[in-house]
Amino acid sequence: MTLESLRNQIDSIDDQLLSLLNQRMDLVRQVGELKRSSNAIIYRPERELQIVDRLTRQNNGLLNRAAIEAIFLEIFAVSRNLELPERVSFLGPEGSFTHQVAESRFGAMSSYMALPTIRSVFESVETGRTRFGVVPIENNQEGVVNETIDLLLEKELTIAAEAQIPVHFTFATQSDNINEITHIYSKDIAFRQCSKFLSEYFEDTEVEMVPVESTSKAAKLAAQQPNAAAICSHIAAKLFTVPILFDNIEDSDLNRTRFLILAKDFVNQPSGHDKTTLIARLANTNKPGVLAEFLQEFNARNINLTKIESRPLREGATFRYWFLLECEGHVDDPALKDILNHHTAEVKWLGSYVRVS
Ligand SMILES: C=C(O[C@@H]1C=C(C(=O)O)C=C[C@H]1O)C(=O)O
Repeated sequence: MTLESLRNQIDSIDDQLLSLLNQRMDLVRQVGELKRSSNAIIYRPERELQIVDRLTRQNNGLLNRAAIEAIFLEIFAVSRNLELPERVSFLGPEGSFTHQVAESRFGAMSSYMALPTIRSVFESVETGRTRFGVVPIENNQEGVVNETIDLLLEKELTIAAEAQIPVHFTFATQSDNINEITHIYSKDIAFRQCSKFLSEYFEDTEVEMVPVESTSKAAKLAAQQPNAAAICSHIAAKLFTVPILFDNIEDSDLNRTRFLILAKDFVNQPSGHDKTTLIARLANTNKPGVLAEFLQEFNARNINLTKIESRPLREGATFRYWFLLECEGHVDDPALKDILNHHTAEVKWLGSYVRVS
């Protein structure tokens, strides 16, 4: 087969794809009109997951799940944006892992706002300046992001979806010779997570490790200083055009960070594969058994609790706590509803959303 004939076939498939995509957009537009007439929510992560699941199951070509997901998440995001451009804030700066997650969910056509703090992301959604906000909630090696957990209690927002990404770090520098490097910039947590690499290459050297606020800032500094390097994300190295000397330098390739997509008054339909986040402020936790009895209610109904986190209530000088709980299931499941009905004053529902595994 000649190059020309292969390219002709590709052109003809692209023509068909374009026509099919336009037909699809027209149907999505009609769904959008129906939703608007009933004041329903446009973004339906559970329906998007079902589509990706169905296509992955029936797929027998070269594409794998990650590829199907990447292509279709972009198609969904473009469809939604034709209806109503989405404004999305995320914990910046640009090039952060949170930015990477936001783009993977909301695609190239959404409008993004990088904000300097987790609080400012919550506030942008709260005030309606953005429809969605993306913040990290936990890393599987380091634990939870307390600021996010505390703001979930403080603010009246809901969780529309969760997302996870593997955390890969790159070593980026303008220098051609690793022996000429005098400074390495990164975030403190990234230094910790790349400790094996750092001791292998820099243990008995004078190289200074300089902690900065973000790995993007590290990439920016490494772009400006010829003898500096940054430990940063791939996207940050690209954004500031710093050549990558080593890729995937993290100690554990199982390092993953989980993110929440926040919105106001967001309610998902059950998908059959959901997770629910709750806040419990139990009365009388100083009495023996109060927490145990509450948790037993989940066990008795065969609900799998997947997370419990205690945070200080900050009531004067006491040592008292509230709890962030996560369990499998949707708030519409009768068993879960039952627990919530028993504890209306003590338990607040934050969201039921597709469980990413
Ligand atoms: C079209 C819909 O709305 C949105 C767009 C989707 C799509 O492009 O298939 C899927 C779910 C929603 O986020 C729908 O709910 O079916």
